Amino acid sequence: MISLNRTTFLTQMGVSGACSTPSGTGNRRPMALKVVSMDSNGRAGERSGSVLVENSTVKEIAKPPSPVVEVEPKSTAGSWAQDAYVEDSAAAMDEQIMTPWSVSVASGYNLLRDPRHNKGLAFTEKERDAHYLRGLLPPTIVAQNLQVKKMLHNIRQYQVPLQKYMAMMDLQERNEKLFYKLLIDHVEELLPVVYTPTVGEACQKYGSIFRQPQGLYISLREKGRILEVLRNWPEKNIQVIVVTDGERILGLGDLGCQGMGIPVGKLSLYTALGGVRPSACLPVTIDVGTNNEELLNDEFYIGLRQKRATGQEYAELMDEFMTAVKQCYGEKLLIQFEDFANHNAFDLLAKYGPTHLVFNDDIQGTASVVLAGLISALKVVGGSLADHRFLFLGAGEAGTGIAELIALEISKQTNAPLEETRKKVWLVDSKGLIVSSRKDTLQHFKKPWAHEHKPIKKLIDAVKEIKPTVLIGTSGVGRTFTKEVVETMASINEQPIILSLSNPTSQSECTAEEAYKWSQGRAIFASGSPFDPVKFKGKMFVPGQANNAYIFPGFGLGLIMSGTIRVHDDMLLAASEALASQVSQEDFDKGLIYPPFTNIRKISAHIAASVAAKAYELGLATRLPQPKDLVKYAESCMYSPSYQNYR
Ligand SMILES: NC(=O)C1=CN([C@@H]2O[C@H](COP(=O)(O)OP(=O)(O)OC[C@H]3O[C@@H](n4cnc5c(N)ncnc54)[C@H](OP(=O)(O)O)[C@@H]3O)[C@@H](O)[C@H]2O)C=CC1
Ligand SMILES: CC(=O)C(=O)O
Ligand SMILES: [Mg+2]
Repeated sequence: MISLNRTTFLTQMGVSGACSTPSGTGNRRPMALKVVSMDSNGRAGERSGSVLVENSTVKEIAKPPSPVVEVEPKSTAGSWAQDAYVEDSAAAMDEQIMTPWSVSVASGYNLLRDPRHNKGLAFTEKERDAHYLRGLLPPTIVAQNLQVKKMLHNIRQYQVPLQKYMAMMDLQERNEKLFYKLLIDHVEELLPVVYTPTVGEACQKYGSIFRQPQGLYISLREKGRILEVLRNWPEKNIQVIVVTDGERILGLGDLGCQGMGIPVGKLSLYTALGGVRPSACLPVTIDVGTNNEELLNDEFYIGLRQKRATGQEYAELMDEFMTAVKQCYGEKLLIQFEDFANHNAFDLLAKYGPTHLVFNDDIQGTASVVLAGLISALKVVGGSLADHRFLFLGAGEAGTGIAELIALEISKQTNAPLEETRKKVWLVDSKGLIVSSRKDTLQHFKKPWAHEHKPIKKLIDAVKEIKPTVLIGTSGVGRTFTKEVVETMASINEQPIILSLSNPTSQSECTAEEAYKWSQGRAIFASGSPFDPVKFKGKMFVPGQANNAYIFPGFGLGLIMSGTIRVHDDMLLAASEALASQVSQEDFDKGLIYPPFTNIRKISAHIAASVAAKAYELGLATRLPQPKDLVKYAESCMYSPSYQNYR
């Protein structure tokens, strides 16, 4: 059995990075690296990755390498996903002892400073001896659950949400498993801390609170060198990238480089909610400048101090990035676009959809989550989707993305052409109702929604005219669903469906309290950012959270675990159905149209399974053979935040 220092091993192998490059490779050639680690019984587990080897002959370092845990069913193609998950998967946890690999075997002071392997006071006596920790820790040994209890207690002491956010980020940088255990075990309480609404404020103040880089910053200065920059990231087996250029951060506008909080937050949800390993997640911010004068004049601003690059300069940087990440991490890398302004978002999705595994969360993830909410709301109000009329305030990424998926679903259900089913959906933008007389001046993504109608300027007039059964806010502008708007909705419908999707809370089109009060408790309401339950006329109403966080973690897991190479609209529909199927009668009784986040990992496993099943059906999955039970397989793939024992 071998016990080797990984640094030495890599040096001997001549490995300088994980990316293959078209230029300057000399005698290098891409090859598969097997890093072998042993479990307590001396069995070897292996991880695969694509690395560069210069002038070297590859030696097998252990054979035969039998996997630590067998994940059923065994696959040949696409087995990298299985390998990558195996070490942290729940199934691997029982009684398994592993070596805490870092660049070298982490020990002593460095082990305590390594967030991936640090356990703080949870190190056992044996581990303290074996890993040179004696004296570096006080004598007490604390179980992980007690550590969770203590951290939660500490976080609850903070009154200011941003302080809670910073405490969570500190924990993530100190003890990754504890961070995820805490987040998973208390997801309802902590989601608003690491995600919307607090992440919005964190982005606004990111320069002031910046402590440690949590992702990759790729600015115009790195143009021509993006592949090199990617090599600086310590992890090599990346499976999902969330990337933003910071131009439309939630409903807060252009926050430039400080938008990094969004990819960081979204990826912590990939792990906590979807079970994707943290080391497989890479947050990226593309910095092409900002048009936010306040930030440009802020001495703590962390980005390039220039106006946004546009046109060819922007396109070339994005293209270099997209080419480099695929070259580095392969065809099955999932790239999630997040919070791009709509003048880039639609084009990027259209441009890279055919060549990359790309997904725009604001357009597609939001569409899928809202369709799920509507499917379950129909169980309360009755009728089919085709029986309803939909009116949106906001005709950007979220609005038109949702509109299109609703029209697609109606088209599938009724066999009516999409051009016809789109007529059930109306949108209002900052200039008023989108109608045919405006067609020549509309952005391309609005044109399909320019129906025949006289021009209408105000939302309230559009509500009175269109008489929608469903009103959806995707404007990014707070308090635009006025008392008159909600009352009119309630006068038209026995149970109006009102979704205020804009984030963060300050931008919500109306509050939960306003929706229930102004509709006399008849509205079916959900919002993008969470609201507390509301007591109205002696009855308790629990508002749901219509947020793409329900979809993207499970959706991404489904793509990754099946080795899917392209996203298809039918996968979004499958995800919506899967999410809607998880709403129980108990949830409906509380007025909810989404299941609680407490069960999110189970929900994500169902979404992942449905997405993967659709991918297999469409011939887009490469992990063969298809696992028999996809839900079980999804669960077995999920990262576990429980500590492992160290030899
Ligand atoms: N809950 C969730 O899961 C999600 C929520 N969102 C939220 O949705 C909001 C919008 O996001 P997104 O669609 O990407 O943004 P976009 O910028 O793409 O679209 C915003 C739309 O709102 C319109 N608008 C702006 N001001 C007004 C106004 N006063 N009256 C009427 N319409 C107005 C804009 O009009 P015009 O085109 O004329 O400029 C535009 O059509 C954000 O707050 C975001 O946080 C987004 C994704 C997911
Ligand atoms: C939730 C989300 O993706 C947004 O508000 O942009
Ligand atoms: Mg977003």
